[in-house]
Amino acid sequence: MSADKSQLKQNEDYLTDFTPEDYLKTTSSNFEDEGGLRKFFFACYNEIYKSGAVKGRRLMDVGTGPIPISVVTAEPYVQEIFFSDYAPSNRDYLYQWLIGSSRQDFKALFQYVTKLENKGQHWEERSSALKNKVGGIFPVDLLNDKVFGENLFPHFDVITSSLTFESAANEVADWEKFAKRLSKFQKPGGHFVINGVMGCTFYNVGPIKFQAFPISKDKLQESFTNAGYTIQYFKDHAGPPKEENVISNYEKGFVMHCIRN
Ligand SMILES: C[S@@+](CC[C@H](N)C(=O)[O-])C[C@H]1O[C@@H](n2cnc3c(N)ncnc32)[C@H](O)[C@@H]1O
Repeated sequence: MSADKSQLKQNEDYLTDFTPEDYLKTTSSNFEDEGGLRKFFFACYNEIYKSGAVKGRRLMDVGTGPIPISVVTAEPYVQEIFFSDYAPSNRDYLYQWLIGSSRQDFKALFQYVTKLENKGQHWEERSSALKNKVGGIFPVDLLNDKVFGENLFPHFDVITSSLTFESAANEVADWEKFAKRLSKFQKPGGHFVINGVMGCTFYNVGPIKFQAFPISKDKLQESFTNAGYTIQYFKDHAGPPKEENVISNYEKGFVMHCIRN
């Protein structure tokens, strides 16, 4: 499946056209869906965090979107968690969850993770544990040299990011730029856990197509190495045949853990 590039939404369009409800419907409502992409991400998160390889005091998730999907597995291994997103609609959606306004409880997400971990934890216990660690929800723009604007933070021991670099990037050089910009918020030894898709040019949010920038495995790894990170873990996962995937045209999913030099 391909898409006319001129019709794709991108960059500033996230400020107005990204509808959290549509994204959650088409992308994150079924964790067994998307050609097993989310299932693959969760299996890798589980492997990485359970091994004890990633822990620290403060975690920043970059491009959280409307759902804290990339930090539920990480939560027990850190003490404080910050969310960030470019789209105001997503920040508000996360906030409504955080304050318990009953628009959304992400029950399916917490149930999925606790079942995978198989420790008998109740989903509500896990949800409360995460909420208690959230230190704030901040704007972020990876395309801006000052990614967090005028906000200043102590160093982050862990940075996570899920499906966001490819959404924000306009060219291959952006990946290294984004990694370098974020590296300024970490000390040597800081962890970066990123997951996303390779070879993807678009994804659907309800009826709207958003641009994705396609990256290869070599370029992805080179970007982080050039930005001053050493790769500790890398796994990829082939997507379904493109004609069968109605959500996007990704070739492979990946999960990578790097350490700042
Ligand atoms: C595909 S969604 C991923 C959301 C979530 N992390 C997940 O795994 O489902 C892409 C996210 O990238 C964010 N984004 C788009 N442009 C960005 C930019 N310039 N800087 C930071 N984030 C951006 C969007 O607002 C959106 O939440």
